[in-house]
Amino acid sequence: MTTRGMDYLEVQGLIVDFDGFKAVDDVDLTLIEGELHFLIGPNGAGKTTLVDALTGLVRGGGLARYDGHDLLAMKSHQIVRVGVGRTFQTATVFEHLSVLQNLDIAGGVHRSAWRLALPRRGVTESVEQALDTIGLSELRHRPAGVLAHGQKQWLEIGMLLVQDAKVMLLDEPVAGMSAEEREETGALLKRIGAERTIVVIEHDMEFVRQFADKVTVMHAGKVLTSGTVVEIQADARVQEVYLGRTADAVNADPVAVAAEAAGEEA
Ligand SMILES: Nc1ncnc2c1ncn2[C@@H]1O[C@H](COP(=O)(O)OP(=O)(O)OP(=O)(O)O)[C@@H](O)[C@H]1O
Repeated sequence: MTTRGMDYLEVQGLIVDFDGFKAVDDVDLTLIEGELHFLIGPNGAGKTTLVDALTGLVRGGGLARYDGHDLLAMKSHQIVRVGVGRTFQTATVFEHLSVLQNLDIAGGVHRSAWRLALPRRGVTESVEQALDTIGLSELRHRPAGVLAHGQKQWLEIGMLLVQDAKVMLLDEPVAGMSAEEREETGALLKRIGAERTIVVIEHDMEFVRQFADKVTVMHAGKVLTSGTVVEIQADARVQEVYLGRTADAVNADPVAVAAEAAGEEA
């Protein structure tokens, strides 16, 4: 296990400006190791754009520092190499390659060009460990394309594990999953999150309630509020942004209202 000296990702005054439209507008965030941090907010709040900025997919202004690196000044592949990885709303595994091959390719980010060219013998320890952690050991030789939806998401998380990502930014990992797959994913994130910084963008409020240590609510590019699920539930502004109700209109549970807004059973 490597120690990188710093166990949090600090974001200060982050701005993403699309031709004058600020999709992310002066966001401050401190993301701490060992804390399962959820990012929620209505559609268009800027959640994915924030993650895009932290992973070099869009240009951001301000500061995003991890382990002494200024992520905003780096290219995507450099960001992966310092230990910051992400998943996308749609799984991006290589469908025609096996589970094992997908993991092996992901592990390649830390191999030099000449070592990449050498024939690979056996399965590395990190790949074996990742297979075990994501529960796909038995399916290692299957093409990723035939995996169930949930298993593809787990494979993506496994790819981040073999990349040795210490910061994982996951964009709606349980979308489309069965109740059982959600449970397993939550347990997986708790397991691997103890020694990592994990941020989950999520609309599934039941999942948030069950697994979040900390929740940040975004609205119109800004952080509306941050806290535990209980604290978020006590904040009437959250309810306001989800349904446009006034803060003191009803003494309702904002997280339940958010679930309702997302079309779920609260
Ligand atoms: N490349 C782009 N150019 C211009 N506007 C963009 C671009 N990407 C995103 N946006 C806009 O930025 C805003 C934030 O989008 P973003 O996808 O980050 O929201 P989100 O909170 O992730 O929403 P959702 O929950 O629907 O995924 C939206 O208004 C979106 O239309």
